[in-house]
Amino acid sequence: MSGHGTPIPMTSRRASPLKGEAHVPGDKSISHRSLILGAMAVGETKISGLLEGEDVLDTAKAMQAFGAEVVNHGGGEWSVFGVGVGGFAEPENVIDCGNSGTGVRLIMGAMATSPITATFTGDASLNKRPMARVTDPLALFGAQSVGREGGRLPMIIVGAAEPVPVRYEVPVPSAQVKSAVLLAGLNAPGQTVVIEREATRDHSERMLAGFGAEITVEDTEEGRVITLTGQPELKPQVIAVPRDPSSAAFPVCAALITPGSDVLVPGIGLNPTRAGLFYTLQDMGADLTFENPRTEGGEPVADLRAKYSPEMKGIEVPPERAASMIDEYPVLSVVASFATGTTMMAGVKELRVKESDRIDAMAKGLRANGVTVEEGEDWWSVEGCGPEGVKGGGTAESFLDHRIAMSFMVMGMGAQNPVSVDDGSPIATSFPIFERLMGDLGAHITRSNG
Ligand SMILES: O=C(O)C1=C[C@@H](OP(=O)(O)O)[C@@H](O)[C@H](O)C1
Ligand SMILES: C=C(OP(=O)(O)O)C(=O)O
Repeated sequence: MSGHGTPIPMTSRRASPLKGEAHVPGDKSISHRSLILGAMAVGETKISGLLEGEDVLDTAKAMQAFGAEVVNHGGGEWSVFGVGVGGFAEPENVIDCGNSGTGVRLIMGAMATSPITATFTGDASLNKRPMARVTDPLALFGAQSVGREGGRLPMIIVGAAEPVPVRYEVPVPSAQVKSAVLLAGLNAPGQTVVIEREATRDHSERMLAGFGAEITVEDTEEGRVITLTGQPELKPQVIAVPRDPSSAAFPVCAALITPGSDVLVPGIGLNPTRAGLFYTLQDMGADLTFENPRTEGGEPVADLRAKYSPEMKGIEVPPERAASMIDEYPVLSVVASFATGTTMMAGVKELRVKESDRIDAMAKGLRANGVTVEEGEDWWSVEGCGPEGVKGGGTAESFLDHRIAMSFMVMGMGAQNPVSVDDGSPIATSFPIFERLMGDLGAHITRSNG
């Protein structure tokens, strides 16, 4: 759980050329889902390459609180002994999901159609985030919820004793909402249908099929229509978690803005619902290539090679690409500062309800480091300073948001002057080896301010 400890100020100074291989940890979205679906299967699910970041560890603890046995064998190898769909026990204590929106929203969905009650809380960041987007559809199944004003945590969910299946069109582009409804649908008799207008990450659909659920996905005029048949017996799986494209974004972007760099980031999951950043960087003129493309565990995977790219140009990022790179806008805005011309990022209202208001947090930090940013409710733009033109020298607030902290550490690697963040502790939620991994490539990150 971040945000409960002492803040860790961090500073990143102009890096030596970044060279070598960056083995980033397992995918966060797939790690959460492996634990939750493992807990809902009957028998032992074996997971390798699990992300051992705080967000996922909180989900592992939660699954134990709901009655599954979760065993850490060491070295990223885990087992989950599941209790079956509908088999969750009532937790004896409050479920603390720390900093994790994915954790809390998916777990609420997974328990909402069982006759048990659970209380959820999180850190200061998570307790500000909107939960009605999940509790509204869960109410249609028959679950009840009471939370703080505005649908905020802490919150009690009383699961439906006699759940009914639902048909639900997701009103915001959110894989967490879609997944919460699908997980709730698992224990409702009959067919639950979820419709999404804009495609979001589809790990839940792929993994539900892998665990043996009856699930179909159709592209129609209404959007993507996902139909799940409730009350299956989920079969335990052997899961190799691919490496996280959202974590790969940091060494990749760092290499693009640091003179002389050439970095290989092997084995990155390139599910098309996740890979938008890499196509955007290529559109900007980045020297970024996909080597050795292959399929691993049902997901497309490749090795990413990123080299220093002083020729990058600002672009208009296609708004329809937003969902496939939603967590990558903070670090994209850093790269945009090193490009020539303006980068426009529109259709990104969801950035305002992440671990922080990411438009506001990045705009403040970029301005403190000499970059011009304009913003509106659902868009922002960054004025590029050119490859050698970013001043740096400022301190950014990270607002309990790992992606904000890591983005400014990347900025310091290419800027004229060091860049600091007030608190790098949230980095441990998703990328606990970030400092060591970047240091091994040639970055100079220190735990001090200025
Ligand atoms: O389903 C998931 O694993 C996630 C979905 C996205 O959130 P939203 O569903 O709020 O868009 C993303 O930002 C988050 O990091 C992980
Ligand atoms: C938005 C994120 O995570 P979550 O919603 O799970 O807190 C993220 O990791 O960038």
